[in-house]
Amino acid sequence: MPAASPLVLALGDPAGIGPDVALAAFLRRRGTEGGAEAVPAFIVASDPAALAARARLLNLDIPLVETTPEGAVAHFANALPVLPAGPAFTGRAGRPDASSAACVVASLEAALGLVTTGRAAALVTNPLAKSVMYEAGFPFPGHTEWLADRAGAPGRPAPHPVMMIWSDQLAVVPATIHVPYADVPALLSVDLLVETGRIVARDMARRFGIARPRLAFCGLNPHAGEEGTLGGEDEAIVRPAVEALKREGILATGPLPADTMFHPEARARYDVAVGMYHDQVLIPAKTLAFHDGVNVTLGLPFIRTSPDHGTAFDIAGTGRANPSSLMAALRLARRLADAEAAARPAPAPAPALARA
Ligand SMILES: NC(=O)C1=CN([C@@H]2O[C@H](COP(=O)(O)OP(=O)(O)OC[C@H]3O[C@@H](n4cnc5c(N)ncnc54)[C@H](O)[C@@H]3O)[C@@H](O)[C@H]2O)C=CC1
Ligand SMILES: NCC(=O)COP(=O)(O)O
Repeated sequence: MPAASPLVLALGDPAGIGPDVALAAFLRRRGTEGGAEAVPAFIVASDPAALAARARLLNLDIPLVETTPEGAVAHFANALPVLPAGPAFTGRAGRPDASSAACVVASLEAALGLVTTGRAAALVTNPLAKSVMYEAGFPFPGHTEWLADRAGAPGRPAPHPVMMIWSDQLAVVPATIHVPYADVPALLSVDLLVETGRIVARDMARRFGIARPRLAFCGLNPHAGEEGTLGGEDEAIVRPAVEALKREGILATGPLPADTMFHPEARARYDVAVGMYHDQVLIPAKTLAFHDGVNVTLGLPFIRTSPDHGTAFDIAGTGRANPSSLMAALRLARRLADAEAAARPAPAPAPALARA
């Protein structure tokens, strides 16, 4: 892939803050006098009229250019590149509506097509509203599971996707993702935790350059089960999974009491905290770094990042949406894509022409 391939941004729910933060990130692409980093070149897969309408609503004078990914990098200095995708958005900013789902899916399909064919260096997705998608019949819990399903090769099982919320302060992985809390104990198994740990260890080494990442596994129960007296899952599931990972040479510890794992001294002892359920680890991650946190999907054959916030319908179209998390997602996607390109073996030299 040429170094100049842009990132592709799927717009997310066009009634949410996806358009706001995409426009704001573009405006900040050159960085600020305060020294904030510039934003790497990206192309937005979207109904162009939806973006133009949001720019008008926000009183932003931003030129948009309909182009291909091959033309995007050259345009990015002067105009926001847009890859036209999907039906016209007929809804309104801040009004969740099932009709947005078709726009979301069309944008995602177009963006995924670019990244799987190497025309974009990495995929960045703006948030969708899960309830809106479910109402429209979307059969996946979220992007993470949709992307894994679409990444499967014909006749082969889909890859196991692992959600990681990453920031400079803390990286966390929930072993179970978008499932009701009541279902969590039955979903936990040694196999699930071992598979999750292997993917995290492999992708932290391969993509993030941490050769031997330290994984800290949270217990499920208070005090990690207090020697089995406050619930049996920690000794029956988490501990054997940690021991199995250690036998494979992975630096795993746990089960650790989750309530004492996130203070600064505890965080210094690991690279990734693996939680048993979504809120156990997303609460500390978003509390520490809501505006700089990035959602990264591990386990996929391509790079996907996303801001860590949701659609924020309450502030869509008001100018109050902070683009920092999207900017962090774009910067991380670029960093991971560049690292992958640098690690790729150089093409073999062309054979010398035989002399006549
Ligand atoms: N990657 C994705 O597609 C994600 C989607 N969601 C979806 O988003 C919808 C809304 O979820 P909520 O739990 O309300 O979380 P949310 O992140 O959308 O909003 C929570 C609060 O934070 C504020 N906020 C969020 N992002 C902000 C930003 N960039 N700048 C300033 N303030 C911001 C909102 O105004 C709101 O008060 C749900 O339907 C959920 O499914 C949530 C998280 C990730
Ligand atoms: N809470 C994180 C979240 O909802 C992101 O989900 P996904 O759409 O990236 O799978």
